[in-house]
Amino acid sequence: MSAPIALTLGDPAGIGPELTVAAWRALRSTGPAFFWLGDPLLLNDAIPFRLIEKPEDATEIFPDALPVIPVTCPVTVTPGQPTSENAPAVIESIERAVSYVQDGRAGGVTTNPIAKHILAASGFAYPGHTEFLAALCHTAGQEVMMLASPQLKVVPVTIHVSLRQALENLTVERIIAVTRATHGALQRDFGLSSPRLAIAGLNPHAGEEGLMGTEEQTIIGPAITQLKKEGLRVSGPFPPDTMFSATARPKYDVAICMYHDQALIPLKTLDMAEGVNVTLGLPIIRTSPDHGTAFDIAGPVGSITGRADPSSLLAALRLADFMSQHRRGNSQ
Ligand SMILES: NC(=O)C1=CN([C@@H]2O[C@H](COP(=O)(O)OP(=O)(O)OC[C@H]3O[C@@H](n4cnc5c(N)ncnc54)[C@H](O)[C@@H]3O)[C@@H](O)[C@H]2O)C=CC1
Ligand SMILES: NCC(=O)COP(=O)(O)O
Repeated sequence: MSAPIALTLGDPAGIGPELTVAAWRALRSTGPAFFWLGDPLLLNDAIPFRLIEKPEDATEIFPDALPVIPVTCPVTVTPGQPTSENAPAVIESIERAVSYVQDGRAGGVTTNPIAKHILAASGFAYPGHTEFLAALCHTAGQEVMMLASPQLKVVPVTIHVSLRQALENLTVERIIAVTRATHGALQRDFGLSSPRLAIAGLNPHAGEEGLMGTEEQTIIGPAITQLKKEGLRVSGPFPPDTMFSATARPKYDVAICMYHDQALIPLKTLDMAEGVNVTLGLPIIRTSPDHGTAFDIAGPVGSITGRADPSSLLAALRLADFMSQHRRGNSQ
């Protein structure tokens, strides 16, 4: 039997609590089992939940009740109105989830969405889960963000920085490191023995032979040359406006993109409901829905409005379980 997935609180004023309940309802008879590190005051009597002290108790309880390891919010939660006063609970939930996976008591972490600026206002030093998780795992700098859906996988080489900063951070070394990490993760966790990696250009028409920018010649091209020498199946740089078309996508397994929105816009446009955010380059498994806190549709505490679509969270929980079983299978 696989270890349960640890699902974090996320921003308590967002749709995370409602999605958690919806996910439990959808998965209670099929699995994968998960437990929620959250505040029971965000649930109500209509939702069968059971407080547990340890992750080991989650799997047996799961068909009958949502297993909850309590993490208490310091102040009353008002849906749609996030406050950094609840940041300590949001952070504690993530930290404890990671420690359970590190101890082997949970198979992976799935995170509910957080609002970066709300955490930042509390003094939180990380721009997102991705960087925080890498720090917790002592692998800072090796983290890679991948968004995966049935139609497309994308990896941004630069993540949570301004577009200006992204351009400054774009180096041959960084493209090589991110592509190598992606290649390794697709082999290890996704069962692709020889993944095909398509590298995006940066500029219009991938620079048009230097007429519209030279990064393809000075940065991206040399990275591709080196990766090819190492035996990776890389191709590119491709013009970013056409590489995500229906005819182009079947030609590769993952698109390595130069900045956040170059990667995430096609993914979310094609498949927001099924997209999953996966952090590669960590010793633990972490997945997350591709969407954010959706404060605009968060319903009253304990309510199930049905406005929040749980599909992406379900896909994230299932993928975490798949990866966990795949890793276990590979290590046996
Ligand atoms: N993994 C994470 O923790 C992520 C967190 N965020 C955070 O979320 C906050 C809000 O970001 P936004 O750009 O507004 O993106 P968002 O994804 O929260 O919302 C964008 C739009 O999509 C809708 N939406 C999102 N998820 C939905 C769902 N499951 N069902 C139905 N409708 C849904 C929202 O109602 C909104 O209209 C930001 O502070 C950001 O930092 C954003 C992305 C990922
Ligand atoms: N746009 C994706 C995103 O912001 C997710 O970030 P993270 O919290 O998973 O690092």
